[in-house]
Amino acid sequence: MPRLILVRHGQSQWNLENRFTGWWDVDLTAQGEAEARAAGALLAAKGVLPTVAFTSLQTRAIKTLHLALEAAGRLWIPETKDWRLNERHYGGLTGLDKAETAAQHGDEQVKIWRRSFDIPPPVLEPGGAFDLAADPRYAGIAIPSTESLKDTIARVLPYYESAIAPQLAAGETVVVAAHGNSLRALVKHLSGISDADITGLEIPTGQPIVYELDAALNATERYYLSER
Ligand SMILES: O=C(O)[C@H](O)COP(=O)(O)O
Repeated sequence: MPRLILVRHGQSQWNLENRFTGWWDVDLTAQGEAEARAAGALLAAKGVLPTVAFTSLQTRAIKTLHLALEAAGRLWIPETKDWRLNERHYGGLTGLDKAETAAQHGDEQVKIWRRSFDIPPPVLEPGGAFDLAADPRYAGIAIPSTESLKDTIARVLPYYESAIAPQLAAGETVVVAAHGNSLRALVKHLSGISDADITGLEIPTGQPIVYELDAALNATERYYLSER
């Protein structure tokens, strides 16, 4: 039966610095690299070996995938990168310190920006330090100016259905290395979690989550591989 492995990237430099990141392309820390290697070693140890891989256009997810696949002896499998698996765009909060923003706007407001289902953060004004319009990886893509989780789901799920689900239906063991909120979108869909309850689901860095799926790609089980 098909298996889907979800891995959030290892600790990034801005996870460490507690800054809103979104689409900004920060690298892994040494700890993040170690988490990615450990995720791959766990896949190998448990014999859960991916045959097809998907990731975002962001360095922290791509490197996590590569370090994990290397540790699992699977660097050779086919891999697809797509912007639809990017982190939720953090709009005008990009680059700000999460604690300083909470001190300025209040914990409640920051919680709404971070975890509400459909209220997006303020937009990123064009032309600033975090404007990605000139980034060649996004040529031809309508880069969002901000995204709620609902907006993120609206681009992750069609991509899952059109690109990832067919691989699963063909019997592949698929690994998706992505981000807290793009993975939250997939977990919400696969586990049938409500709009209200998804806000309470946190996805840790570098911990493979395995979905066992039936032939119709309905989830029969979801578990952290470290707990098996
Ligand atoms: O984009 C970010 O800052 C993080 O990757 C996820 O942030 P969050 O926990 O605030 O959703």
